[in-house]
Amino acid sequence: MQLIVTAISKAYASVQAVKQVSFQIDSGEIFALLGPNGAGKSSIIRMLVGMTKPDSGSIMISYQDQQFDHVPRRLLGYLPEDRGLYPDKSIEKNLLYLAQLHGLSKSVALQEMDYWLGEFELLERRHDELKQLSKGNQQKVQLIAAVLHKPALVILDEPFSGLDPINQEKVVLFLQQLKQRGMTVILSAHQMAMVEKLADHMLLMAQGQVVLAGTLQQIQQQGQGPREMKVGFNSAVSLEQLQQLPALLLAQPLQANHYMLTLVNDVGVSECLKQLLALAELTQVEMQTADLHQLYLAAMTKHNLQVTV
Ligand SMILES: Nc1ncnc2c1ncn2[C@@H]1O[C@H](COP(=O)(O)OP(=O)(O)OP(=O)(O)O)[C@@H](O)[C@H]1O
Repeated sequence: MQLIVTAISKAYASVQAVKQVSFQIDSGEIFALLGPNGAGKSSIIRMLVGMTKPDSGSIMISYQDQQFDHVPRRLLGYLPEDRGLYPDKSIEKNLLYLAQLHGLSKSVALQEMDYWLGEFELLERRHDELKQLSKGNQQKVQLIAAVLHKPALVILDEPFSGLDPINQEKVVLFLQQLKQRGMTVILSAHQMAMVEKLADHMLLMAQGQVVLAGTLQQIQQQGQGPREMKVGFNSAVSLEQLQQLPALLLAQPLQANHYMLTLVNDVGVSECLKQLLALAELTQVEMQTADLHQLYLAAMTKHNLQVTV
């Protein structure tokens, strides 16, 4: 399964939800769509699954020598933004019904269902009605419903929403298992720490446009994250001396004569080192890489956008 999306745009009345967005997803990848509320993530997902069509641009999906302009139902496992199962029916009835709609035999459906219910610690609750479950447990059933029929492509709109940290980690393991089984996964999410652990490639969007794209490493290179540096001096240097350096935004003391420094944007590392060496000899210089959460915040600030993580 390969997806090639080229310059797609989508408008709803006066709102330009998606503007000229392009990306490629290769087979077996985990691909993350990131961005604040209203960035256009769900709009892209709706075009990929064929619920709407792009106004312009193209979507090309290739699977076993066949090509499609959206993901065919039989190949798709989908967790939509508006979740939809039957609240008055039991977990088991909901899941078996969906699996059989997808053409799975009852024995395979039961086997898959038992496996995933076990993974999410819901086996004993299989006969409970969905409405009796907590929001988090309902979310887990929704996730199982999306993958029971072993689709080639799984699209999950905010799979971590409503889950506590332990269950978020369970979803990370769940997604890693899907990847191990050879499925391609697209997810939208606001939980950068989870995405960082999982995504092979990511697309950070804002106001319908791509802001950053690539692997975490590529994004770290492109992104204007806070640039931090851990330094040590061979003799006493005071916090006041450091605070007077034009290259530094912030200095925080660590152990004796060691500091964590944040560089002013646009000041190069060599310029900063020059200013530090004017104070004393350096015994340690360690650049700190920004994590995805920091890169996200920095990208949104740079684009003057509202931050909603
Ligand atoms: N059916 C619709 N009719 C009108 N406007 C819409 C419709 N669907 C989305 N929009 C608008 O398009 C823009 C993008 O919305 P979209 O739901 O794709 O964002 P999102 O990134 O998925 O946000 P969230 O993180 O809140 O789910 C928003 O301004 C939204 O209000």
